[in-house]
Amino acid sequence: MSDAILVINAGSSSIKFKLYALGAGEALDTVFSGVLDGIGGDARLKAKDGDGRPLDERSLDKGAAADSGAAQKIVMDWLEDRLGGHEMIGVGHRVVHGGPTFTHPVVVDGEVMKTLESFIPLAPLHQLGNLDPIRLLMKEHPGLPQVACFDTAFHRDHPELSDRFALPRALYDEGVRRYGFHGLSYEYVGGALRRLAPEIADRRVVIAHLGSGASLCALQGGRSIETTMSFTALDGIPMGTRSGAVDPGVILHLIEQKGMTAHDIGTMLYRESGLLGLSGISNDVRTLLESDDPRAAMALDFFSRRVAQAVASLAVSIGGLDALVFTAGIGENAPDIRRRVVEALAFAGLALDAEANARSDLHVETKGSPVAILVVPTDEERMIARHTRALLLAAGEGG
Ligand SMILES: Nc1ncnc2c1ncn2[C@@H]1O[C@H](COP(=O)(O)OP(=O)(O)O)[C@@H](O)[C@H]1O
Ligand SMILES: CC(=O)OP(=O)(O)O
Ligand SMILES: [Mg+2]
Repeated sequence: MSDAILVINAGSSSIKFKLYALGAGEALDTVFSGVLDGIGGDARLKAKDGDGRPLDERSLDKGAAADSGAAQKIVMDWLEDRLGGHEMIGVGHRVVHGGPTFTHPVVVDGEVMKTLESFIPLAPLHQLGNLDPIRLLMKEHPGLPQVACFDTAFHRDHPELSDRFALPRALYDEGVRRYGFHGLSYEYVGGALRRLAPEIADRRVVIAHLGSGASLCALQGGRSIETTMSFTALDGIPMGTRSGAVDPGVILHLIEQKGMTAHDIGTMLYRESGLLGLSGISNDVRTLLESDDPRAAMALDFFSRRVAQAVASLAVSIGGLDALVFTAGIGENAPDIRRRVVEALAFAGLALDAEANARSDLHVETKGSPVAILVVPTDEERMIARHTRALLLAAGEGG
């Protein structure tokens, strides 16, 4: 029986899962991976083995995955049938918000769980869904160690300049800070650069994580210096359905002049804004790229300009730029968005090789570009598995 780690990345509309067998040394071999998406709507479950061969693919009956609780049950039942033959050493979870408390992954117990629950209002789209599977597994497999890996942890040693808002000092002490997110992705991609492009890994790098949630991070020496998301995963650039930064005066206006409630405004900012709000068509970049509606083109131009502005602004925090790295669903798969972003940065000499960009090569810059431009696929699940193994093995050795 091989030792194995299960990783769960549970979000608002999908649950991703992956089983890794612990190989020799640092090796983590994927046994299978899967996703249940479309929770609350037309839900589908898809799974493949470690070589990418399909294991299962089905649409779920209408209403079978009506909410995340029902979806988790389906995933857990699917997993129970397939975990035999593996000695589970633990389960690693992505937990979006670790607040000011958690600067590293942690083994979850009742106390930790209580603290993590107190962060639910700070990540309404994510945290509840992240914690539910932990609670379920605690009940059904009480002896199985579970490790929470945080999106915020990678940013926790930010210098004060990157960690504060220009608000009264007391709020900072109460926890109103620029936490930052997508840290597991930045940590993975930063680590991958050491292998793929060691000459730039420690230099001045901006990583653009452009997925359904999107943010950018400035790194130096492989460490996070500043990032566009802050207290919540709403700040920074616009996303699929999230607004990104807006003038706080707009929020006051909506409350004072239009009588909107906090709940209504939250729904608007998290679920009805971003590419969906701008275009009135879709939150999905694929749909917008295919559309000939001028509102779709406008939404993509807006998005690309904000990404380029964020690159320029983050370059200030690290004193220049040696490499720009694209990652996540849009960053890895949408050459046309990369083109628009880089064209907006042409003033600084950045230039793409059109063919390399169309192929999504590792290096997509022209020979003369003073800044390297790369496409590096992210892997949050593998990062979680690495942390989980390191923490559980250290705990085992420590007694
Ligand atoms: N081939 C593609 N072309 C353009 N955009 C794509 C492509 N594939 C995925 N995307 C975009 O990536 C987004 C999802 O990114 P992803 O990193 O998978 O998000 P998450 O893991 O947070 O759900 C989709 O909403 C879609 O807009
Ligand atoms: C923090 C965040 O925005 O995550 P995601 O991109 O998975 O929505
Ligand atoms: Mg994501």
